[in-house]
Amino acid sequence: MSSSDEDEIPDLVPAADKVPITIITGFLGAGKTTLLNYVLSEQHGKRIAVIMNEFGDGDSIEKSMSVGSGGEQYEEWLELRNGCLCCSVKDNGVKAIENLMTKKGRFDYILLETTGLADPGPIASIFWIDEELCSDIFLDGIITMVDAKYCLKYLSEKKEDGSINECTRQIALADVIIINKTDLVPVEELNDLRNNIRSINTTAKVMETSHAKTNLDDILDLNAYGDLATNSLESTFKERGYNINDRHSIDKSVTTLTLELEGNVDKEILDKFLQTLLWEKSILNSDDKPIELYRLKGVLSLSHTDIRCVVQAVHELYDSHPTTPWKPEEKRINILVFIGRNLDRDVLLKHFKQCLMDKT
Ligand SMILES: Nc1nc2c(ncn2[C@@H]2O[C@H](COP(=O)(O)OP(=O)(O)OP(=O)(O)O)[C@@H](O)[C@H]2O)c(=O)[nH]1
Ligand SMILES: [Zn+2]
Repeated sequence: MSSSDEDEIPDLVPAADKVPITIITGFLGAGKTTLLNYVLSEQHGKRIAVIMNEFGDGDSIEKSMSVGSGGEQYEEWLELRNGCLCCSVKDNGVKAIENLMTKKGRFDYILLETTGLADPGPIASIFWIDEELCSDIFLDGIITMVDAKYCLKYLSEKKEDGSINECTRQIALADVIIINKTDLVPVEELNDLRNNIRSINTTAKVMETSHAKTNLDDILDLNAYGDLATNSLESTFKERGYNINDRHSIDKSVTTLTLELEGNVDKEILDKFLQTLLWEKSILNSDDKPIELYRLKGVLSLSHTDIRCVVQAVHELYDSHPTTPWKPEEKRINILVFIGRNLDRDVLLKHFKQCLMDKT
């Protein structure tokens, strides 16, 4: 990537003084607020600022913020300027974070609850493009909570315009998926739901809870977009295997596809490939439908360097950065994981192969 390109895309690698933020998304009533209250009441030694979304979408001009520290809590209201351009462009939650940052030093972690109907993609994307915001905070991960009782129903809902329903999108984007309200469903239903979720997103960590009681180590400090992502990505792939095509799914159209190639990748050709895929959206599958991507993750061996490169994309935004060195005896395996719709293995593999330096 040229240096001018690098100027345009803010770095996602967290610096020591940045505050991590975790986005909590999930369908209406799934248990997001219950999770936040649970986190606030737990002893975790962190001062966590929690931005709740109690009043639904859009027009609320205040957000409640609670900071929990060692079991103690205090709450305040963050005033959101109403009607200004940035509010209509940005999510209110992001505005709340900006206001929150004026109180920097009083907390060391932020949890943001999004509205149940929101597509978390645009909100997550803000942390990639808003340089001012990025200098203070970094996106640690996206948690999606699902309601064990109603999720299958939400997943199967068809949108009139043929687009993917919100529940599926939220699952596609997640780094962690919490299946909540397990107390309300029999074990067979839970198994069915788990399989469906897995068929959409193979790479996310899936947990099951009742009343959102979870181990905080599983949801905070994931660094899902940063340096550590390399190890967790690779071990995730190894643990879960690649072949998900045989699994049953309600909405077959959104799936995870993993490609693996040995060799060294030419970064310029790869950038072009990803731009065509993510920005121009002009790569078609064998049915002539455009391949739609919600999420991309990858570990790459680039030519001319012995340092691994991690690629991440949320919707149209993508970023790559060097991580850890390849060991001399290690096979240089490039992995790309696509989560989206109309994915076509042969087409994507053909493009991916063209990125290899030493094609045979
Ligand atoms: N039975 C049962 N009820 C739960 C569980 N978790 C949460 N609830 C209840 O479900 C309801 C909705 O929970 P919330 O935490 O408000 O859900 P939310 O996702 O924040 O809801 P919205 O903000 O409206 O989208 C509340 O009445 C909770 O007490 C659970 O594991 N089991
Ligand atoms: Zn809520």
